Amino acid sequence: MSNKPLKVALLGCGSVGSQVVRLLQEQAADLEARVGAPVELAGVAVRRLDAPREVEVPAELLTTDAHALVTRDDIDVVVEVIGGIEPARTLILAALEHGASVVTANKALLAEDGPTLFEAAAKAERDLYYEAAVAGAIPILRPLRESLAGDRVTRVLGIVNGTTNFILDKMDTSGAGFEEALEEAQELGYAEADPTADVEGFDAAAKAAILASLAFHSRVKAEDVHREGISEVSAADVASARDMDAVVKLLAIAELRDDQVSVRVHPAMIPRSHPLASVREAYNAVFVESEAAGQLMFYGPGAGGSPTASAVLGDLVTVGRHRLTGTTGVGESAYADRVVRPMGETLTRYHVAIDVEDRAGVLAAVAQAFADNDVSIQIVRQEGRGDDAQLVVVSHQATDAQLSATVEQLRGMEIVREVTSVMRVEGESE
Ligand SMILES: NC(=O)C1=CN([C@@H]2O[C@H](COP(=O)(O)OP(=O)(O)OC[C@H]3O[C@@H](n4cnc5c(N)ncnc54)[C@H](OP(=O)(O)O)[C@@H]3O)[C@@H](O)[C@H]2O)C=CC1
Ligand SMILES: N[C@@H](CC=O)C(=O)O
Repeated sequence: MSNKPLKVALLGCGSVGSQVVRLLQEQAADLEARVGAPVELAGVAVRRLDAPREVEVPAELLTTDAHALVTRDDIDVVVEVIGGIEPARTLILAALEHGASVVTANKALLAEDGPTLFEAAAKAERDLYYEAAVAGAIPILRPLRESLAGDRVTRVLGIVNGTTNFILDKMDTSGAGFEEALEEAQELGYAEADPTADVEGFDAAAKAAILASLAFHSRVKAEDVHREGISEVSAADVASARDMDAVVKLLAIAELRDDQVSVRVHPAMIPRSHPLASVREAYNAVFVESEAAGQLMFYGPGAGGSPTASAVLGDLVTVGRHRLTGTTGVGESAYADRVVRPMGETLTRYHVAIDVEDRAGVLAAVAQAFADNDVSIQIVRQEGRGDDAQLVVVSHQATDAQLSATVEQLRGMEIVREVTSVMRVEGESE
């Protein structure tokens, strides 16, 4: 036990930062016992000194000069919860260079420029921890980096964005509109400062890149991830999924096959019987498949100030212990440069809804378009008659290129009035 306090500089006091302050205040005694020294909040950098805060922060701790704070000689650990690329990157690099260890929740920065940060941490012989960057409170990065280090992970599949899961869940269960559900997610502190990051899949793509990097000991960046968001998912898609006893979820999928990595984020229909279908509201869940362990599932609150602060505090305790013993934890492990498989070569399945003319031979013509592209069909059925005639087709597995070529062909057919919905289906067909 040391009497010398562990001095913490906090960058950002918004949804996450305010809850970090609350936990530091409310759990001071427990934290002291776990770290082995008192944990002292030494300064809090914000953009606006007079903004309303969810916690009371002593005025003398607040500053708008984040750089001066992170380069103070007495700071042991910098907790970065500002978000975004700059000034977060410059501040983290300055903190490491100046001798502080760093805890961050900033997935956007890690997925864009992680190697620069890891190299700076290694050079400075300081810790860089980021459990909160993926799936909020769920401990998923440490298990991938440490517990599964002796195994070969082949697949990671999950729901890793709380905001979009909240929106899709509301659309499915209460018939809420997209905008209304998004506003609620923002009020609850789930969404990013710019919610486009959530809705268009950038946030999930950043998390998928981090997961794939750790799972496959590779360097995968956000730009390597095939990304589609949920802005094109309509109430009709959600209803169509419901008709098939399925739900729409934004999935992040990372696979290692033939020593190539493929990483993608897109909405997909999954059967209600699938464990991911019961992941509600802003909860996240991640399945990990590995050669020796088999299937593992991690589940919990994926967004929100308090759950995320829990993960931040966990890292802070670890880093604090290392500071006291003069050690650091595991850094970035040795990595392999692996080829990233293009989305077109990735195997998937499609659910396609097509408004068609209601006449004999239509079904055969549509089936032929699938056959022309060597795509086998699992289900085809007609709904409605006359002007409302619609065919719903669910394919077996084929490459994404074959499936999108099929959709293009359908769009050019005379008997097709409109391809009204195209959605991937997760899981091998029975
Ligand atoms: N919210 C969530 O559920 C989760 C968030 N994260 C990540 O945590 C980080 C923070 O998210 P969140 O708390 O939601 O974000 P908020 O937008 O709620 O808070 C951001 C904070 O950073 C401060 N800030 C912004 N720019 C600067 C700057 N240039 N200098 C100093 N302070 C600045 C803001 O100050 P001011 O208050 O004065 O405007 C604010 O206090 C992000 O990286 C996010 O991706 C990770 C997991 C979950
Ligand atoms: N905006 C993110 C916050 C947590 O990472 C989300 O909704 O998941």
